Amino acid sequence: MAGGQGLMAGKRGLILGVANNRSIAFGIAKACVDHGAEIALTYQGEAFKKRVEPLAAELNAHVAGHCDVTDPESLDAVFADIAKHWGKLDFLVHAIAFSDKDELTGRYVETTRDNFLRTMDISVFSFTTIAKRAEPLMTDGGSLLTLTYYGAEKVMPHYNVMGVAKAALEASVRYLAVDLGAKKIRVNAISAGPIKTLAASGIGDFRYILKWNEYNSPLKQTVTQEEVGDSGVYFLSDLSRGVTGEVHHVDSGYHVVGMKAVDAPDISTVKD
Ligand SMILES: NC(=O)c1ccc[n+]([C@@H]2O[C@H](COP(=O)([O-])OP(=O)(O)OC[C@H]3O[C@@H](n4cnc5c(N)ncnc54)[C@H](O)[C@@H]3O)[C@@H](O)[C@H]2O)c1
Repeated sequence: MAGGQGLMAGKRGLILGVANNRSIAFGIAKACVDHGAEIALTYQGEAFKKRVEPLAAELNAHVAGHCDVTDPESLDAVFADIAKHWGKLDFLVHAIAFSDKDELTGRYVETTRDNFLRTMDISVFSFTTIAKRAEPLMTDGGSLLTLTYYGAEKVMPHYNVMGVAKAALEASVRYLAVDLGAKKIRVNAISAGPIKTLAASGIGDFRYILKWNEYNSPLKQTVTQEEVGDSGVYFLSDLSRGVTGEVHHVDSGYHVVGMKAVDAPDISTVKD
């Protein structure tokens, strides 16, 4: 639908966090392009460059270069590139998180200071510093979207410090929504159900988590990148122009469930 028609026609957006074609960011990027948006992608280092460039070509996307959120100079370079290429920005997607895999098993109480700070820096502070850089380019208002998970609200096995980071990210959404609201820049998050991606491969027992969600969510399915992408279009387009500071669950309804479904197979080993 690119080139004039569609919910996102005329909008230009920077999408951070595409690692490969399974990335949630790629699902959002594809949906935006299908609805007429022009997009720019970044990659984290040479290893991802090889994967991102063909995906960018597939979506007719501009490649805004290397972006490592722990390196402020790389962020400055990306935003300078966007300023030069487009002069303005209508939307931005932040789909970035990291924690040491070894600390996503065992007890949260064992989290090291180093990994706590690194996890918070990459998964939380990055959204704030990116919002600050996007603000001057969003001269006609804009929409910022980040990705979170239910582990921010409830304790999930193997989510540990990442759950604490996502809780801080969700609080950041609310504070940023107030700071940027006067400029008609909206800030929201999608809380996605579990999806098999590169980042998810660092989470222990991920196949079990997927099955549990499939059996126990109201829709009796896990969500796909496409489903998250379509909800992303709502937040990044004018359809949601009255919405900011929101954390919206795209998880087949799993967050409303309090206990295993009566008809769900018992995949635990407990007998009593
Ligand atoms: N997969 C899931 O089950 C799930 C569920 C809910 C939320 N999320 C969130 O969705 C977002 C995207 O993750 P994904 O599952 O698509 O995995 P992914 O591995 O495809 O994407 C993670 C991205 O983070 C980027 N990244 C990590 N450290 C970075 C750094 N220092 N600088 C720049 N980029 C960096 C990686 O390059 C990668 O592109 C994350 O915030 C994740 O927590 C994932």
